[in-house]
Amino acid sequence: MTASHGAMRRRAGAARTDATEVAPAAGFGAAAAPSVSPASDMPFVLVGAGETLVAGGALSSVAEGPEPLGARVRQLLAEGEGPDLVVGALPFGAPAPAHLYRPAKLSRHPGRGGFAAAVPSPRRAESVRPVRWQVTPEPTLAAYQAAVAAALTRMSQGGEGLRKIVLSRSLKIIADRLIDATALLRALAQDESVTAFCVPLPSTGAPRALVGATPELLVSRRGARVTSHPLAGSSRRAREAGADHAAAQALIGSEKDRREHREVVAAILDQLAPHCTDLAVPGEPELTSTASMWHLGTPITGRLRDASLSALDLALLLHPTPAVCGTPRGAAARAIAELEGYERGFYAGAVGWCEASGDGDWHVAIRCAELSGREARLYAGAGIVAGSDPAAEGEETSAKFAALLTALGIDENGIPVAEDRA
Ligand SMILES: C=C(O[C@H]1C=CC=C(C(=O)O)[C@@H]1O)C(=O)O
Repeated sequence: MTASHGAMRRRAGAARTDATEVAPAAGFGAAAAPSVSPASDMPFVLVGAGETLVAGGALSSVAEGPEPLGARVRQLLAEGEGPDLVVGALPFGAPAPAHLYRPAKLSRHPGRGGFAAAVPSPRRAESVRPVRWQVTPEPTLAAYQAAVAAALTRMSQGGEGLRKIVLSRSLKIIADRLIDATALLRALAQDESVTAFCVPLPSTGAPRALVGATPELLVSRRGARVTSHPLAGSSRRAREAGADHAAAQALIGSEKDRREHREVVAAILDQLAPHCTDLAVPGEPELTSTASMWHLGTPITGRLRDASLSALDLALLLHPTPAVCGTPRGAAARAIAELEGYERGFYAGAVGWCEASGDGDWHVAIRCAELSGREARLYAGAGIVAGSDPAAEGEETSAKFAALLTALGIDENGIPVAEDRA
């Protein structure tokens, strides 16, 4: 690689200067795995139903520039050496730049079974696990509920035609020891209904990584076949079977949740229709579940008219869907910026990969945390439509935090939870 490769630039902060110098990430195939894997040592990992993808090191990042992101990625993949794909994350929205790079090493393993081989257990993890945790809601639950009420007022006033606004809140977590990114990823990957992910993030300070377990597929492309599996409409699962069944039935029968869900399906169909033939979508949403949540989901399939549209092009077309933003998109994004009062960064963006062939997978970056040393920032959001109740939406975000908190071994107050609950 030379300076003449206009589309390439070294990954920010990467001390490595050439592909041959990129060592296997510590804790991932290295002979002596450390007891704790800080965010800095993590490769890009996706553990999904179809396969486990592990991409270590970074050869070159997609350059910033005036050309569309898809074109810059194509240029990067046409030049130089290395695996024929980019991996990384798309932010929720501007002004944050996308974080896409060509890894130095790639291994793919069928199903989730490859996870153990690709990502060995850190040794002595138990002995170094944090014991004290401080959890601070930012904003407070009360402030979040007030923001939901304000969103409802905006929608009822009919301004900008707003029909849906997805509002999130965050938890700031500080542990007394380094938070082990490998252990967190491993715990999250145990839920077979989600795609667990770890994306090392660029940083000018302490190393950072986005770690999560998303149930939502933004878009996947294999040849001409396109699939998407939007989710919207949620309910906390119950431990007792009868109550769990009742929660699911209440969700599928909820007019408010079906309306919230329809906004997402309609937006995705609108975006895909000009680019696809054979678009197929069930008339009714389906119940889908993770270990902790029920959701309404709709599988959508189609065939690409134009084979030059890559999985990344499709992700950029669809993102942000009303599952994380709202409708109309522009007005909802403005309302979110005003009512949430913080930058989402990569939360509610997308994580995934795209090959030079155009095939790839992009997952909605929800149920995730940004890790950095002893700190984590968790995010959870809920779709607000007419008829939403601020207290219920606050409880829904608590339910959505449960996946990450349980994997960390704590509750929303930072109290360690018993092993059988963790
Ligand atoms: C925005 C989130 O969830 C989205 C995905 C599924 C269901 C959702 C809901 O019911 O509100 C959200 O649209 C999140 O988990 O932070």
